[in-house]
Amino acid sequence: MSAELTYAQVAEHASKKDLYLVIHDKVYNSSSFVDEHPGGEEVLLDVGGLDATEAFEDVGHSDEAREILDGLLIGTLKRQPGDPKPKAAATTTTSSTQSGTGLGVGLYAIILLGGAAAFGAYKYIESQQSKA
Ligand code: HEM
Repeated sequence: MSAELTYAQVAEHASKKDLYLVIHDKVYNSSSFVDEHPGGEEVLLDVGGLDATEAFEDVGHSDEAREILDGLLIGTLKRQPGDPKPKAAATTTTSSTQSGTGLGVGLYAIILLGGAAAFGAYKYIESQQSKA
């Protein structure tokens, strides 16, 4: 049960009925688990035949999930130069876009406040001068 597979061999198993995943350089046959996955079949099919390490770790799976994983183990990945890097979960990109927008709004607020303060100072100086 400890076959060595290349990334190219793993990539051939990317359909629902024949689904291999790579997590931490180990190869898992997830076909039997697709329908039972609490996170849905779609996310598993997305990373079918690919390195799903990042996607799996980003979710923060429980020890129970890791035990299930042990039962699906079929071999280790024979990593070769030029093999693709882990595929990140889709949620990572969404959250980074959101924080980018947050900074943009903050920047506008600073510019507006700065403008208002400068205008206030100008009016104050003007009123002081007219008194004199
Ligand atoms: C064969 C590999 C996998 C196994 C055995 C597995 C197993 C599990 C288990 C047991 C849960 C329930 C919560 C927990 O115990 O942590 C879960 C939840 C979840 N999994 Fe996976 N998972 C796998 C791969 C993935 C991948 C690649 C993704 C990609 C993003 C993913 C996304 C999720 C999500 C989003 C949940 C949360 C569902 C919810 O709470 O509504 N899983 N998974």
